[in-house]
Amino acid sequence: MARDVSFFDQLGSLLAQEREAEKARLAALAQSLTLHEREEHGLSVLDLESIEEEVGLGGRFLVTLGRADRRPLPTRLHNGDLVAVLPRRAEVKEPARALISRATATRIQLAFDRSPPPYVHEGLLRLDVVPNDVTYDRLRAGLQRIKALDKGAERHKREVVLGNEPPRFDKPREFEPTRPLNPEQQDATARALAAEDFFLVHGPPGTGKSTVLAEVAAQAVADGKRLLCTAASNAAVDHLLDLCLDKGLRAIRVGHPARVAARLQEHTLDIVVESHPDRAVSRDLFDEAFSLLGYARRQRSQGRSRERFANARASTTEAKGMLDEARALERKAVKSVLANADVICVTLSSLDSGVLAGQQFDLALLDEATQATEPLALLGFLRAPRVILAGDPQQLPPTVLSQEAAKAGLGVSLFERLLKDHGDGVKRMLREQYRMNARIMDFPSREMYGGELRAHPSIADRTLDAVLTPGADVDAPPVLYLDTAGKGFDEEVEPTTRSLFNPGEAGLVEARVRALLAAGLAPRELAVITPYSAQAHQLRERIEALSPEVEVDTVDAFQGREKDAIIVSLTRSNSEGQLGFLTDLRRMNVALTRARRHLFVVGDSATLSGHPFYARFVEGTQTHGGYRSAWEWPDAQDT
Ligand SMILES: Nc1ncnc2c1ncn2[C@@H]1O[C@H](COP(=O)(O)OP(=O)(O)OP(=O)(O)O)[C@@H](O)[C@H]1O
Repeated sequence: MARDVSFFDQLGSLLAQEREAEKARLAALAQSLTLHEREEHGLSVLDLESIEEEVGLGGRFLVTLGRADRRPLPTRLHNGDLVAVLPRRAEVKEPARALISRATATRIQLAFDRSPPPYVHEGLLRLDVVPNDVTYDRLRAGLQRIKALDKGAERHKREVVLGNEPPRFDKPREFEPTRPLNPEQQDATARALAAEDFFLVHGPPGTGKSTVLAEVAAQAVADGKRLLCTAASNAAVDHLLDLCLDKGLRAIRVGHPARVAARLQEHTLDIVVESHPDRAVSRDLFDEAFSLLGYARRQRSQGRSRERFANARASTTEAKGMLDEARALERKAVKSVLANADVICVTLSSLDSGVLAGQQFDLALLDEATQATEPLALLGFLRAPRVILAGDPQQLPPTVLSQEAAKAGLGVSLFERLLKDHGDGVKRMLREQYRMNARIMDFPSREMYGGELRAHPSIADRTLDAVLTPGADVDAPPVLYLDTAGKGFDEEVEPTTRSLFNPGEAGLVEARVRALLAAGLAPRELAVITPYSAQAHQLRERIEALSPEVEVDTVDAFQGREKDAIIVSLTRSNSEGQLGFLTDLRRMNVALTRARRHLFVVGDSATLSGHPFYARFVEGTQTHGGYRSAWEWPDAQDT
């Protein structure tokens, strides 16, 4: 499909639509809520005061807030959130803005780019979460940059992205893998290494998409290439960092340490820079500068006198000079740490946050690419001539709030669009999976992957029995469907969120968790997932009491994860056969492909079976001895 550069403007207007949708959602919530309700919904925090002030990396002003009585704070604010900082009771015309740089149970640390206004140090404060325009601005700027690529190789890149010119490939060369790969993985790695523009690795669940990316990284670095590892989420970037470290590569994670998994924090730029000699000198300079600024403030506030003002002015000038010098040293330290790394790992949205300005790479790896919106993924294309995208278009797409923007194209990832524009020749699908018992794999394979998945013999027959207490008496074939039809377990609507829950089903799930744990299943090898956040909430309350180690989450949050046993609570049960977003089969595909040994699905076949996918699922369990009715299910008696 031929496109001209106005395509990037269209994407820009979809982004604007999405930003409006996000603002409207926050505004609607804010309007309908009192200040205290805002606090309950995590939109405000009240009654805070300044406890501590210091200077962080980049000379940012860090102010730690807490409550006078040290009461725990509502914990819903997150690092990286943008907040407006206001006096608790007075109005101000232009409230100061800051980013949350650390949030603990009792304290919130704010990072101000400029010296904060006096009211921040002086009385009770309130924080309001504000929609963060920074990411949108970066995405829009990225689109403009890619649109402007108009010469030679850069123009070619733009035309490839637009689908107007085919991507080029070098001749695949032989390489010695760092670990045994199956033939599809070997081929995917070779083609990724030979790609001169981009290549797509299609990795259905458990097929070794990460294994391929890790191999590409190791081979590319061995070839002297400088590598960018990126993805939309912090968790995915952490995963890439793990893979690189496993291969012995020198990798640095750029991003706020508080957003990085604890075990990986020592690899963050901020922490590594701390031990650089230039940073030690800059720290001393910052300390000195800030004590001088404090001295100047005291001089000014201790009454009017020419001498005091002169002192204050001189100290301020001296402090500013020191701050400049400190920042320059710090930049030098940062540059040297980055230059020493083979691989930089960073989220797509933080790529343009400053430290990496102007940095180019030889190759970029973009993981979970089918979960990134196209404008976000394009930021990766601006940093490297070659990009390898890994993902699975049969799993969940990017999250987009505006239905119209999603329909008009923002809901389609760059991975999917490139595949559509350039055809199957630009991708390799991995088919052998190393996660699921063959029975668990069969249904999603047939429904979503044209029946092409294979279970590696080492895992094809693994069952739950093997990890339970020997002799434990529990009914646990690889796939078990528990049908609640006719039990009257109707779904209900949670009024504030409009999300659904189903108490009857939750009771069955709780009983099942109890039975599996009693049979000796390790709690960390069991997870309960459901499409609906209200049901997840209900289930979490019940199951936390049994064992806090059993994870309970929405299907969306569990993408990319796996456990020996997974319980799926489908929740929907109504006389109209309404299935809502259960009809998005990509969500169901994720739900049905998380279990290694035992998949337990509970739902109402009377509601579900109007949809052919669910009808076939239920029928399949009947054919293979995995169907049970709640009428004869022993655990149902407990509920
Ligand atoms: N060729 C192989 N031989 C043996 N085991 C393999 C091979 N490739 C991958 N595995 C194993 O399969 C498991 C899944 O691999 P990996 O994590 O790379 O999959 P993935 O496709 O990234 O998974 P996800 O669906 O979570 O994205 C890992 O334990 C990995 O070690």
